[in-house]
Amino acid sequence: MNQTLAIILYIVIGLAVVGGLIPVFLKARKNTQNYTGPRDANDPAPVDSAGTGTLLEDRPGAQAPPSGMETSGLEAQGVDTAEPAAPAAPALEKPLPVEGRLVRLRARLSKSNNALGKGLLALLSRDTIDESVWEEVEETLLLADIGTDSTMDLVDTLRERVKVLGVRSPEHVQAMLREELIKLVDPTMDRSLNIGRHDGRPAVLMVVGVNGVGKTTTVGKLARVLVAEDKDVLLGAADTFRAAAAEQLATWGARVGVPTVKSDVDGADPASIAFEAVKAGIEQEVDVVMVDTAGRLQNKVGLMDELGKVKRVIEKQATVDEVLLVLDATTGQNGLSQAKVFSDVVNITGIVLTKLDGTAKGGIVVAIQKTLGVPVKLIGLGEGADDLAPFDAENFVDALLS
Ligand SMILES: Nc1nc2c(ncn2[C@@H]2O[C@H](COP(=O)(O)OP(=O)(O)OP(=O)(O)O)[C@@H](O)[C@H]2O)c(=O)[nH]1
Repeated sequence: MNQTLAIILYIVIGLAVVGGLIPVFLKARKNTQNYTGPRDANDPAPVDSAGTGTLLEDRPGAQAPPSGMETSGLEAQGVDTAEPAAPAAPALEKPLPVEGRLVRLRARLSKSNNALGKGLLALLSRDTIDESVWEEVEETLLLADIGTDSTMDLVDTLRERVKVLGVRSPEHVQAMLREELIKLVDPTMDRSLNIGRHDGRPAVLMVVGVNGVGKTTTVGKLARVLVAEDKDVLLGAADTFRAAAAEQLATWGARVGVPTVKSDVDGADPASIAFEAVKAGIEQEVDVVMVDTAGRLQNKVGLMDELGKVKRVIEKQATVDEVLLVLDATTGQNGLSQAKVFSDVVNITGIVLTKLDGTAKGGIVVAIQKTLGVPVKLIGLGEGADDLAPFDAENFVDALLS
């Protein structure tokens, strides 16, 4: 009898355990099967039906909150909802003048690209330049990521000029190298940023690129560049992928008195935020609206489509005047394949080459421009707030050779 009871008890417990596991199993299957969005299954999903959450505008200045506290928000329409009792704003920073920045940052460029500039100079100043020296010249250029074609062309030209030059003084070699490198970097390209208001609307600038290349940092630094040039700027935090990106951007803006339109939820619809930012920029009659976008790998089709959508949605209200592709100089030639895919989706108007302070691959400037036909317009030379400089061919080469 007791034995029968025990068997019945085991069966009941067994059924209860199996019954409890079935819903868990079904739920797990549902999560993996029902994923249809453009994002990865483990990427944050949009939160509400509009996918936007509450749009806020961080408006620094008199109402700026103390750091670490929730910011007082404006509705995206520009209505100031700040508490009257908000503490006094921290003093705004004064960005360094843009003029002469590359010259100021020359030491960093020169140090990291020592082999390219001074290495070449040393090689070409040797008493005799035999085949092995030319091989070293070639190797130096290839290591600096100038690219195979440009390296071959440059070596041929230098060989010819060294032959004609006869006796070589260091000054002659330096002048020759400077001239040829400047030609390669191409001083004729238009590197100006289209950041003037037109047709009664602000200029709109989008910043795109893969993860971690320095997009948000670049938007923050560029806001400072524009503030230093007395422009009225508004930022749009359309990077809703990385949890801290919007806050990071708003902090950059707040330091120089620039407002940021952002959402209070992660995974909000980036196109909606970009749209609201441009709308606020038009209403507030600013000069430039800068839209930061989320990092995306160039081989993720859904995410690349999303980027195209962000641009199209902005274009319902204004033209996109600049699309800056941010590339990390330390990734070398890999940046080139990224650039090609991005330029298929959005029309790239300029390159920002970041982290040039930490790489000997300054030659990538040449390779990018040659491959894409798009000028490098800005370079990042450090993590400091003012370590972004407008690119200038002559100053760049001078920094390499100094
Ligand atoms: N040394 C150096 N570091 C830089 C430069 N530009 C950006 N960084 C650093 O690169 C890191 C990534 O920068 P972010 O601006 O967060 O990159 P992101 O592209 O917005 O990143 P995702 O939003 O994740 O795609 C930060 O630690 C920056 O300080 C530069 O010119 N030089």
